[in-house]
Amino acid sequence: MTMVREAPDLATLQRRAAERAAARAGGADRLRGHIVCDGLVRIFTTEGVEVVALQGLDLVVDRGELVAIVGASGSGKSTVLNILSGLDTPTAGIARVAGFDLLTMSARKRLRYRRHTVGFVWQQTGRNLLPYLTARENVELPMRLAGRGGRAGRRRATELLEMVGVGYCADRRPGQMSGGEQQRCAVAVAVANDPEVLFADEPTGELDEATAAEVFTALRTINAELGVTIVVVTHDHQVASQVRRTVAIRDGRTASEVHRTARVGADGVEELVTEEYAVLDRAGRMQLPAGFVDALALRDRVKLTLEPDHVQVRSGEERGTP
Ligand SMILES: Nc1ncnc2c1ncn2[C@@H]1O[C@H](COP(=O)(O)OP(=O)(O)OP(=O)(O)O)[C@@H](O)[C@H]1O
Repeated sequence: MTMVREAPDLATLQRRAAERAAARAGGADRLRGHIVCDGLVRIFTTEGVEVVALQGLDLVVDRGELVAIVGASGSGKSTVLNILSGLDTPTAGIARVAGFDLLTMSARKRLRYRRHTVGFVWQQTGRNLLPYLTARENVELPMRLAGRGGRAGRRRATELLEMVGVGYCADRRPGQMSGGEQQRCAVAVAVANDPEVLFADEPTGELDEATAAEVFTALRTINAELGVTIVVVTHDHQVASQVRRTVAIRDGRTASEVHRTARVGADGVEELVTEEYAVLDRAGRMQLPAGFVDALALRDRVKLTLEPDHVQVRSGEERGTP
């Protein structure tokens, strides 16, 4: 029988994640900047042609946060993820995760980083789980490889599968589980060795909306219960309804962020408010959302006016002059 647990609301989960992360970090004052990208550049050269996949990407993710990075095909999502997961090296800039400098770390440190500091969930379920092992054995495997198997490993595997809502699949092989169940099991495998950071690359890419929501519930629960920092990369803008912070990248740069915060309305009822922010880099550059540009038919030049508490952006076209 499938047990359906009432999921706590986003604000409660976020608070719990921050508390657990603070406990892991040794105090709330050490929370900032678990993942830091500053002016990150990645240039690929193929047959003499240079492709600038990342052109000065800035991103800060705090310890214990659950953040989604969204972007269209070709925007640079996979490039960022490959760099953050230690598979690729950036051309320039700063990339730091959990105190590891991803530009300068040695091959040995890189191996340690990939084995112990970060966990992964990939889009293709087949890449996450071994088909001939049961769900529990799949979760136990990384612990056994790290010398932490035995009864304690088995107990932890069972607990993790329950945490992500697939305790009832413990004795099934991947072929006997649905795509969503496999991905939730993959989340349990990824955190088996208690990584500080979990990266998920399009973890719901092959799933329908309802099943995708279950995978996000699993990610939020893991984030809240274990205090793991989680970064999910996806092309699906609907993800903004599943997490509290969504970072949009466009043309290899951080373009905007959507924050969802809980507020208590005048009627005393808590509601979720969504706000979109443009990201300003150190040089003062930002991208206007495409919808704003279209709505006012802005192009080429815009007129900026500094007001006491805001900046106005107007069409630079001269109007009303003969
Ligand atoms: N190894 C490579 N060699 C040359 N160009 C590359 C390489 N990897 C990526 N690129 C280019 O860099 C840009 C960003 O690619 P990236 O794969 O990061 O985008 P993406 O947002 O993940 O896209 P998708 O959602 O389609 O996977 C693209 O223009 C791509 O063609």
